[in-house]
Amino acid sequence: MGDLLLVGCGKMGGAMLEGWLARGLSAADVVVAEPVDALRPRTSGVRAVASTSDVAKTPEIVVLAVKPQSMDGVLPDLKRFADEGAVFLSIAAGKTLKYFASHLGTTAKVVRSMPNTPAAVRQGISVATAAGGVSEAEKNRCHQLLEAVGQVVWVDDEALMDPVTALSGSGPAYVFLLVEAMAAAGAKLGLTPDMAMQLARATVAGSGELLKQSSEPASQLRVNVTSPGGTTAEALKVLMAADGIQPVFDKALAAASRRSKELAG
Ligand SMILES: NC(=O)C1=CN([C@@H]2O[C@H](COP(=O)(O)OP(=O)(O)OC[C@H]3O[C@@H](n4cnc5c(N)ncnc54)[C@H](OP(=O)(O)O)[C@@H]3O)[C@@H](O)[C@H]2O)C=CC1
Ligand SMILES: O=C(O)[C@@H]1CCC=N1
Repeated sequence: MGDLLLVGCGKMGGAMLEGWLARGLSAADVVVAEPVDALRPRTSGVRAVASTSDVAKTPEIVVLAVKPQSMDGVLPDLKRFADEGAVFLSIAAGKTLKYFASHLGTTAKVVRSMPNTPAAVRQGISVATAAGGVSEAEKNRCHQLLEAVGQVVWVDDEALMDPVTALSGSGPAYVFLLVEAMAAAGAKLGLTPDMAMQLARATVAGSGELLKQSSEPASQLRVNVTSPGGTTAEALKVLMAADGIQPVFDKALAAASRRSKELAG
């Protein structure tokens, strides 16, 4: 895949690094720049430095995995790599191709993507969009990096990255909250908290695997659980009411998408 500089090895950058190494990317081809000592990889054979200023050689690909709020501080030192033709793969929420052009130069080769944390177990999904000057071969290299940790979808319309971020980027958090809420509700009905959490966790994980393996749509998998006149139907009357979960999700995703737009500047 060529040599790579990973800037930021936190939750998402670290998850992707694990996936790349598991997929066979040679540790010798990766440099990680990460200021937090505890997050710098130690055992994988990857070279790790505290700051990008410690990196002299221009990498083929620079993966930008710092918080959007840190990006302004990171890019000035990386412009020298853009000037030398490196391809930048950003995973930052909100940060637009226009933003990168203004910091790295209008000829900088930038791919903007949005992965998610199931990348840590190579079950992620990423959406990506490329700036005009990125060649098919360069897009392909970015595709390989994203595909190493899950599915990849390309879009031409960059505006879609805000709703994408709200849905799949942030989405794992909604699912984990669902587990917490189901467990809390089970505990209120008399289960011990441990048992309620065990049941909620296994139910969501098993449902996810069923969704993955089945060719049936989610709506049919739901119907398959819902015996006529039974228990599920009673719960779904509540969840699918006009004031059930749909308006809550509508509001939640709109808020996340709005925040993604705000992070652009
Ligand atoms: N977490 C998620 O589910 C997802 C996150 N993303 C995106 O990924 C990016 C990273 O998010 P996440 O992993 O959660 O954040 P983290 O804070 O866990 O990781 C970012 C890391 O980058 C470090 N950092 C800050 N400045 C620099 C620098 N100059 N050079 C190198 N490293 C630096 C941070 O250190 P310090 O803490 O000291 O600032 C931190 O350890 C964000 O832009 C986010 O939008 C995208 C999809 C999903
Ligand atoms: O919460 C965030 O801003 C990042 C982007 C998507 C998931 N986590």
